[in-house]
Amino acid sequence: EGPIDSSKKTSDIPKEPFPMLPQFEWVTLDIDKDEEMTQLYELLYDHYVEDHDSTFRFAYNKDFFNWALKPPGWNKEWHLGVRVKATKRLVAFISGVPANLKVRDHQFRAVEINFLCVHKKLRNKRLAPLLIKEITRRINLCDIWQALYTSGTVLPSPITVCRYAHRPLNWEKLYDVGFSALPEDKTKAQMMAKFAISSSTKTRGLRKMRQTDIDAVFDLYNRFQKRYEVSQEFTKEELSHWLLGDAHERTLSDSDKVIMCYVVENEDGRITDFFSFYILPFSVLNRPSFTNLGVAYLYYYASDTASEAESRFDSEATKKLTKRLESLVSDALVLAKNVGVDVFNALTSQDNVLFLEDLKFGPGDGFLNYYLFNYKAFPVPGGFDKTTNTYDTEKRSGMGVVML
Ligand SMILES: Cc1c(C(=O)c2nccn2C)oc2cccc(OCCCNCc3cccnc3)c12
Repeated sequence: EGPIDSSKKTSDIPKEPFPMLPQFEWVTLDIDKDEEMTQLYELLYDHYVEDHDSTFRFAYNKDFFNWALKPPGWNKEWHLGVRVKATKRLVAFISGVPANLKVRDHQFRAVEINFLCVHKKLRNKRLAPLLIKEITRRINLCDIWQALYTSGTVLPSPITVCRYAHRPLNWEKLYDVGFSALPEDKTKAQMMAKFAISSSTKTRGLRKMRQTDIDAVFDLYNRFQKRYEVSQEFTKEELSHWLLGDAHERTLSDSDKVIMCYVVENEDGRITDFFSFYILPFSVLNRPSFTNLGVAYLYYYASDTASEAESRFDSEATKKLTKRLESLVSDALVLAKNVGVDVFNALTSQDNVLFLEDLKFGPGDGFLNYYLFNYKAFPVPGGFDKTTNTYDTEKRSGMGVVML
């Protein structure tokens, strides 16, 4: 395991931008400028990933991009766009944010590549490979040689494959927009009853995370992440950004928040657990009655019930962790529903398969492939067994990184 090509130095990297097709030009977006932020989310709103039958499209907004694209150490050179020379219209984008990755016992600086988008009318003009080459050049100039990215499509050699899982919170709306189907032998009332959610949380000591909790949460996160073969190392400042958002995010009311993080404080005042989820709605296409679908995604969590790596396969510790995660994620469902979320998404990564079934997450038809660029690593379990297509509660997943 290790870097595939470790011979290059920054002095070998061309100083000039990668050649671009004549009618287009490279642009470094400045998302601190309102009009450029607007061009970015309009591009993705109209041209980013849709589900396979084009019922939904990601409805990003400014707050989400300020959170996702401006973590500590962000570099505006890595917010790379393509404009039409004649009209200055933004027609493509790709982004990178800094990440310290740990793959088994190797640690290295990398970037996380996300939000690759090409205008629908410019597909198969080979723009995506040019975007990847140019952002790679800009990142290499900063002496960073590895990258992590995900894709719904299968490309050469993923390090792991995880399966989508969905927990309906508002089954009737999911049925109305065509996301959930009514099984033959069930009535709508029965489905709504099956997915009914209580209005109050049940974990004793549960409360919103505060900035003053960061030291305890940082230690808890670092101990818990040791159990995964692939994990992301954060500084306290980075963890604070990813769990509490930036300064602006903290001023928002719950129903406008992008990221929500809760801790469990026990009677001695110690933080024993935390969990977080981010909110990224879908726009519902061709259904005038509904415009948006509220979607939450399980993000990072940790528990001191099984924080050491060796406890991962200890059945007693796993039983305790399962019980604890069921209680925590069950409360996450309540909190998400209370801020208008219609479906709660999770992957089979982390230790999620311990609770997906009991908390009534149904397996989705999507798969998320994780890829490492310029790093050879042995595959990591993705939390489900491809042959039987069932959750793998024995091996679970070695993937501890959550990509937005
Ligand atoms: C996307 C997504 C969806 C849906 O598409 C969806 N949910 C409700 C309705 N729909 C159509 O469901 C998920 C479940 C777990 C993790 C997920 O995504 C994890 C994060 C993926 N981010 C990168 C990305 C984006 C789009 C396609 N591939 C990868 C998803």
